Amino acid sequence: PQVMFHNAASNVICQVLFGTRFEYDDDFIRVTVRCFTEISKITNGPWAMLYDSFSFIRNLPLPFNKAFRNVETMKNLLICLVNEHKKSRVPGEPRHFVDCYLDELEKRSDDPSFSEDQLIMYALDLHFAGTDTTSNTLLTGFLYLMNHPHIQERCQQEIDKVLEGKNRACFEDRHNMPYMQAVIHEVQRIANTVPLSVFHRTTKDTELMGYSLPKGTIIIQNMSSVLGEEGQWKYPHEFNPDNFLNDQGEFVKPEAFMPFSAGPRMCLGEGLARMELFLIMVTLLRKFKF
Ligand code: HEM
Repeated sequence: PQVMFHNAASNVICQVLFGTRFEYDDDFIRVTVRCFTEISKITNGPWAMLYDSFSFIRNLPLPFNKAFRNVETMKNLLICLVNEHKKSRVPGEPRHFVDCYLDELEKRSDDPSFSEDQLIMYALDLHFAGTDTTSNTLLTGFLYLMNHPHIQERCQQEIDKVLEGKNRACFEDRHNMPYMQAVIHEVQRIANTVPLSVFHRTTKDTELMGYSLPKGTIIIQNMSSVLGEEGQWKYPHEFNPDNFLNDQGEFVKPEAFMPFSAGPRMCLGEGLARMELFLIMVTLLRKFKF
């Protein structure tokens, strides 16, 4: 199901960026998903670490070059798509992210941080950030539910009760589904989809809990630690939705739940991702037993 989940997550972002979804055999989505999966594997693997650490190997024909080639392929696809959208665009009447950006670009012709090259990079960045993360979380979620059939059944009972007589689930339904909410959060805790978050760097000399961090220090957040920290979780080392339920069976979110990181640069797509996880998981569990 990896490709299926990637297709679904990718299409949601396409709707935001371009106001379009693509059939799953469309070249755009097939190439996109392939490129993103490969880029992700390379950037999270040892080759990226070597690339970052030893600048003298950067020009050698080593596997990390494939990631750069894939970025070029994606950029070319996006340039074609943006040019296509320009033909039907009505200035001042934006239909999606690309139109909004082009409107803004016209207003800020003297601002060098706005350009069509930036637009392509934003589209690429948002598309990439929103595809692999959500998809891999779903994949992990269903893997755990298949291995914990009693938890899967309890989700299905709650879904059937809350959605009785309704055609489809909506995001508001989550307020009546404490168990499902707990399961989705537990899936995110266990999946730990972005284990080292995104690297940061101090922009000035900084003092943190008695440690001094000079300007320019690379900061790597250890999400695996916080999401599995003993003392923060009732069951830190097992898949157990009780981590998010109180004695009354109500949903509670411990402070240590931060798969989207924290602070001003925390995940921009948190709201969208949470909506996707809920709607996709509930809809599939309502129809199928895994
Ligand atoms: C389960 C799904 C997701 C997880 C676990 C996740 C996690 C994260 C994490 C840990 C960061 C790093 C935050 C930091 O630098 O401190 C991040 C950044 C980001 N995410 Fe997500 N993300 C998810 C889905 C999405 C989606 C659907 C989008 C689509 C819009 C998205 C867009 C972004 C962007 C643009 C950033 C960079 C924000 C910035 O640097 O200001 N993410 N995400």
